[in-house]
Amino acid sequence: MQTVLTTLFEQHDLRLVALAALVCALSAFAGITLLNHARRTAGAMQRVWLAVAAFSVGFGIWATHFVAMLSFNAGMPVGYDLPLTLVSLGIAILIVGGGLWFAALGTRRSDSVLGGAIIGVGIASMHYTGMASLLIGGGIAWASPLVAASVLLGVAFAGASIYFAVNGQTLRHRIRATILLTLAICAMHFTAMGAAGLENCFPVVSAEDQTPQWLSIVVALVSVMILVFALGGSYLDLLDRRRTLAEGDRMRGLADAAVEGLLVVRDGEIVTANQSFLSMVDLPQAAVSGKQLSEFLGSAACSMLIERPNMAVETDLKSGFGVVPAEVILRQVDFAGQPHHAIAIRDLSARKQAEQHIRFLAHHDALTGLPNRVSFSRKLEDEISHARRHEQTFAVLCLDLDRFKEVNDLFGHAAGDALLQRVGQALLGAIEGVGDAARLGGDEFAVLLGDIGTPARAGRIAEQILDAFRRNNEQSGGGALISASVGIALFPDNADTVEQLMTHADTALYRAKQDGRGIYRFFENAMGVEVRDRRMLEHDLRHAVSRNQLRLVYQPQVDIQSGEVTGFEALVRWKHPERGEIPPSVFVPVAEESGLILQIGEWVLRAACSEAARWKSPLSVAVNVSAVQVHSPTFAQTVHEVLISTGLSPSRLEVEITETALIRDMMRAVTTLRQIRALGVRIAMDDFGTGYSSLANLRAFPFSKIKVDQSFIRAVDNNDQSAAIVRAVLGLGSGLNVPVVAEGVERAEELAFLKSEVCQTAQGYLLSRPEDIRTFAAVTEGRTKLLDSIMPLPLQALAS
Ligand SMILES: Nc1nc2c(ncn2[C@@H]2O[C@@H]3COP(=O)(O)O[C@H]4[C@@H](O)[C@H](n5cnc6c(=O)[nH]c(N)nc65)O[C@@H]4COP(=O)(O)O[C@H]3[C@H]2O)c(=O)[nH]1
Repeated sequence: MQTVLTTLFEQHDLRLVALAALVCALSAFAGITLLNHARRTAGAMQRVWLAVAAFSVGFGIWATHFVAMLSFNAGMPVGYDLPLTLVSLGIAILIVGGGLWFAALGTRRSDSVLGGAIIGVGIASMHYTGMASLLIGGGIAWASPLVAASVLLGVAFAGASIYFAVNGQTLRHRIRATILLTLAICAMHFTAMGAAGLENCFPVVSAEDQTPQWLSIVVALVSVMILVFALGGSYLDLLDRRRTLAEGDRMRGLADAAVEGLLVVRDGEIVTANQSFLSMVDLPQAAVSGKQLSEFLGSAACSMLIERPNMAVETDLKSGFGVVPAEVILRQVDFAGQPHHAIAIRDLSARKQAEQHIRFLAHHDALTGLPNRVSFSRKLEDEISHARRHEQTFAVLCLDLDRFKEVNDLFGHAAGDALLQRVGQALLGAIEGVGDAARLGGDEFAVLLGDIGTPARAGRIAEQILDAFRRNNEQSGGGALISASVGIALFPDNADTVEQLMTHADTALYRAKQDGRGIYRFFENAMGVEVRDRRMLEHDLRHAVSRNQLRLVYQPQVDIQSGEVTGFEALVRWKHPERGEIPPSVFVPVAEESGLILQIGEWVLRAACSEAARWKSPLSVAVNVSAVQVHSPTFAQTVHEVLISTGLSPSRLEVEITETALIRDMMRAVTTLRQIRALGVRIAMDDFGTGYSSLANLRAFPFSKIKVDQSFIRAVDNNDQSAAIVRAVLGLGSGLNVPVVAEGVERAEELAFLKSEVCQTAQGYLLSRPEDIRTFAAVTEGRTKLLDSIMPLPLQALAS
């Protein structure tokens, strides 16, 4: 060290040393800047910029060496061997170029150090080749330790310099790298000069030739060239920075616009994050940058991401809000010229919630939240295996709300939905701890009662459920109509499969409904037969029209005061080939449920009209029309077409509808009725008084006739309540100027009462049963108007 300092301060012109250092620093700065620029380019351009950087540093080392040599006082005149001097320049450029190339293209951090070390070797090689070009006599005595130290210093400082140059982008990094490269060149040079012993040397050139003119000129030119390189490098750097800034802004804008969270990570450490990620974790950028990725995603997920780049990994993201389910994907990217990991994070909360909801909906009923039919069947399957293993008895209850359809029609779907929800709650409350409930669809519910022990227990629980509904009705002020029928099937007594248990419970439910509603029934084998019967009936009914099994009978309607027949009501009859006569009260509901009523109803209408059209006497004919027909959009058209094709005057046709036809969809029904009325057809309200809102219905549509239901006529002469109702209806009829017909008159006393109350028309077994129209030929052919000419008995009653 002493020797080096002594050589430096005593044998050198320090002003020229400073100049050498300046030239050196400029070339180092230019080289580092150009190296960085080359790293941001690729292909041929990268090679061009690396060559320019190699020239800059190579010339810089060379010029520094020779300016420093000019400042050196060797104590004798020295000259330079031109070819060897040029070789030293070539060596500097080539080896430095190699080092820069290695550092620029290397992917590991150590590559930059190694590249720098190669440059250090280049500096030393240039120096010792340059020293070999000295024209002096004798041999330079080299102090080996100092020679080694000079090489080591060059290699170490250059290695450190290139490490900082490559692994940092800030100006500070570049200045640090420039200083270190300058130090590498200067320290190497002056240590090597300290190692050179010139004691045994003697001059071989004259004093006039010792400072060659050409060397000064070349050094000056090289310095200018380096200055140009440095300025050019700085300019390029400025351009790079502007572009990087603009690109950075653009990228940040893009990244912030992304819905997904985006992170740039290096060696497991977060470099930057976009706005979406910051919102996800509820942290500011400053609190995220510099943090380990594993703090947010956990170590296991981080390792998995590294192992499986480009593949989505589902994990939990720890955030300020707690744990967020997330899908994460990692990609290798080049960020600011460095290999980094880009990590995209998608918040799966909404998707998970939706999936959960879908899973819930797949197994539950959306309205009541109860399990649906699918999950009930599954539960039933499990229960069957369980009960088999443990030899237990369990029960399946099927529930159906009574008159739910009417509630829905009368009060609207929202009220229907609210009712179903209340039923669900009441049901859950009633079976809490003893069973599982489900909604099978519509107004059908089911309950599974596991291990009931004895069937009687299932009956008690069914009673509890019905009780709960009754209580619920009382609490809601009687406005609601929750009453249900319950059917019960038992495992293993009644069935041992899911399908059979459900079918049997449903059959028992059907029986409960038939037996009066609001009650429960256990399945009995005979019930199964009934259901099969009903299905057979429906099947046979399909062919009834085409096989001519239907016919019409006619029941006369008689003017009570005059005894004259005013018209006939047509009533359908079905003669089953095996079962014989089947009453309409049995097959009409089956036809309505299956939709067959449309076909049957049209047949009835056509048959009645063509029959009436043949009568000489212009009597009216009344035809019953079902609610299903009234709601058919083509019904009015059918009536029109039948009237035209049969030639019956519309004024002779009377259509009888019950209140249920109005309830389901009042608007549509009224529209159809208006169209029919517009044809000139009369419309009668049948079974008046049996519905929920007979009066309201009267207001909704101007009926041509009111038919008081036979339940009020029954014993009207000795039942005060019936008498009051019939009087009221008659009063209503006369007030509205609408004629009233009394149906089901069976006894002479009933007829006498009606006559005394001035009821216009009567119909009933007392006057005549529904018969084949030929029975009434004398009337229809106009030979008589009076029924007593054919049936003498009733007229006695009229006369009384
Ligand atoms: N106990 C008793 N009953 C009497 C008396 N007088 C008449 N009846 C019966 O009462 C029913 C009157 O018809 P509805 O009220 O329209 O009630 C009808 C009607 O709703 C329906 N129906 C009958 N024919 C048709 C049809 O062609 N189309 C449609 N849609 N329904 C029909 O079937 C129901 C029953 O019809 P039917 O069995 O023919 O029963 C008929 C008739 O035979 C009486 O003095 N005492």
